[in-house]
Amino acid sequence: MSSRAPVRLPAYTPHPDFDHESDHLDGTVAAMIRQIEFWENRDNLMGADLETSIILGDEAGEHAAMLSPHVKEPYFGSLKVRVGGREQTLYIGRHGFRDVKGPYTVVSWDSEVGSLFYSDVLGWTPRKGGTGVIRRRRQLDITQKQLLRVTDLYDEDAGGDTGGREEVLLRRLEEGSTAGMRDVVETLQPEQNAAMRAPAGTPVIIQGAAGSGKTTIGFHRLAWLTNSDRGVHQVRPEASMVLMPNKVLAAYAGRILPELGLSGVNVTTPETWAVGLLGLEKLEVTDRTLSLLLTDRDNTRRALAWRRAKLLGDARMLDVIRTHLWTRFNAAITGRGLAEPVEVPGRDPVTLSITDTDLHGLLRDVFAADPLDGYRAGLKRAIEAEALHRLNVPEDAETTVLRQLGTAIQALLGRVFASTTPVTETRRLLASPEALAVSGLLTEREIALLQTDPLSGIPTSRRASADVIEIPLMLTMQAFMGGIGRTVGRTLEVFDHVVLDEAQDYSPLLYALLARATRPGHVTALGDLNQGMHGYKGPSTWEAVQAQLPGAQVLTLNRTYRSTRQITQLGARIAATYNRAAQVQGVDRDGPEVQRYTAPPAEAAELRLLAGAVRDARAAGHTNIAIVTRRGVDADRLSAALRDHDTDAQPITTQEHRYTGGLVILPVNLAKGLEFSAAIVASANAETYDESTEYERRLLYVSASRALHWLALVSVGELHPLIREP
Ligand SMILES: Nc1ncnc2c1ncn2[C@@H]1O[C@H](COP(=O)(O)OP(=O)(O)OP(=O)(O)O)[C@@H](O)[C@H]1O
Repeated sequence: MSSRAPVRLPAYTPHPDFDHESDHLDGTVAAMIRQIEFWENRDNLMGADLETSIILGDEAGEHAAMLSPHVKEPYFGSLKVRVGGREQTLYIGRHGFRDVKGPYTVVSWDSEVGSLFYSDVLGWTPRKGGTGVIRRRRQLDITQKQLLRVTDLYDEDAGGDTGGREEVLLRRLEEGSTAGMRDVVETLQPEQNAAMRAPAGTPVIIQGAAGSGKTTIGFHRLAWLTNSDRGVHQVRPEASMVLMPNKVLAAYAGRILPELGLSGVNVTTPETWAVGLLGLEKLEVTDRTLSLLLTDRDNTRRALAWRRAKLLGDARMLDVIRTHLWTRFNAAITGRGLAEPVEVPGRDPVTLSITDTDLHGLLRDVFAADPLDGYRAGLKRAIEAEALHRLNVPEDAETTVLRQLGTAIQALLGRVFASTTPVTETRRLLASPEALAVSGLLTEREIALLQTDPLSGIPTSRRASADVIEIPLMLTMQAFMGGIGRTVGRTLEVFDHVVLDEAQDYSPLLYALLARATRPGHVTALGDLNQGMHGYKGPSTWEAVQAQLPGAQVLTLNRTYRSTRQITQLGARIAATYNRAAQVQGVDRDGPEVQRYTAPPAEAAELRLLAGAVRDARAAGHTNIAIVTRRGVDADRLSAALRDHDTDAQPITTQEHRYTGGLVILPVNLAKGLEFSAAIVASANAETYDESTEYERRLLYVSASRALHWLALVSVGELHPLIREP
């Protein structure tokens, strides 16, 4: 935490330029309406012929639809700049608008020039050459076409930095939470702006403390990448994917997309994406390593489970699997060939013969080319090309000939790839020391480690299941055999861009796969190595990720924005027990003291405390309130019991539930990433969050860091030692 005194918001006195700015706003609104009316009037859009007129009309309709939502708040800031001796004021908004007939142009926030509004630089080189100087940055609060406030962030004439940026930020952070993640286009901070605009086409790892805006910035970067100014690196939203740790958070975060003008982005979870790719939507994904780490007291077994899980996610497994498949497919080819009668139109029938030696050669070429859609599709194409070449088939007869060969080729491929599904093949490989040794990449000790089963004491699911630590291997099998990427009709393409949230929970192997499934340089990873809950799945350092994303930059966000000083300080006390990183700096925002509710054990004691805390949170003016429990079953039980105490808290206990605001009760694993105006930590004691287990302290931290403004800690008996009154 910073030691600065909290910023007190000064009483607002209208800015001397208020009237002038108000007139400019009226002018801009009028110009936009004029332009929209022009676009909507088809008579204005006569092309040389009917077709051109229709196209022009459609395009104009689209422009009008895109601009219309912005008329109410055409811009939020301005820049006074001097370029080559000429002074000019540029207005910055969410959507660019060119006023062809007057001075009311608006520059889009995600353009090159828009960046100058957010950064602290005072000079730049305009595209047309020369030098540009920033004379003033100004924030303009506008609602419903009305100017509310003018705040200068920087003013050369007034001596430079005015402190206005912090003032505007604090005002924004004072607002209540909403049912979805919000955009921060109007108050993006300089370090966030720099991270968001890291050169397009460069993979970026954004490391930031809890509440530093990582997730928010990841979505803004995606929006920024969709701007046509990004040239060859422009991203199509519908060709992009965002992976979030659970579906509740995915739905919550996805609400930011329309605000950022993005539609069609696939926001999903790694499990959903993986089982979809494997074609096994019904597969249950378990995490037995986590169960073992939480329940088993045998340190040797815990260490073994940890090391084994880490090894399964090691990037070397990519080549271990590739070599295994190479051996396996070559063995399957031996003794098989193709001998098929073919009639090329206009010629005598012949027999096409492709021997197993030929097939070995073709397979070698396929492995060398390493096609995105996998070796099966690659080998099919290679056999077809070879057949056409050998028979010297003219282009117009290719389809006829390939149709004749279709069944035989399919049968051959069936035999070569038979009984190799990603799930069975992964398990077959892991069970075979010989197969694991073929690549020469794993040491004997590592192979022996893979033969152990430290999880044998943990029950397996009765349904068909796969464990999270096996999933990257299964996806690798899938990637090599059937391909990996974005399905477009019947073909596979690479994603334009992939954003990963909670990036510290993805194994290096998964990064290697995502890099394969995405355009080079188009992965944005957002995470915090200090918040890792699942170290056995994730990378130990960001270097391990950089090794899989060539050229990746690690950018660090140092400030946290979410909570008041009182809440951030409490969180810091918990995190200090496991987090050796330098202390992060919070925005110094003052709020009420953290509330503590305790009572001696008695029937319904906790329910009474919780109901009282909810009443107090409401009395303090909050409507979006969460009660956070340790487990899903606690949330279900308390939700039902609280009804007898006039407290109706909606449970969010499965991934299918959605957060729509109001009072909710949810377990900590589903609360991660969400935030609420007020939060109440239930059973905030050492019986519930074991003090000696780091994982439990991390969970307590997550529970205690969900509130923006008001936090209550509730316990029957004593509170957890880490959060008691200091
Ligand atoms: N520049 C900003 N202006 C206003 N609010 C901001 C800004 N940056 C971040 N915030 C707010 O801070 C909060 C935290 O942001 P976000 O959830 O993106 O952080 P995070 O780093 O992903 O957190 P966590 O690691 O806990 O998931 C949100 O309420 C967000 O709106």
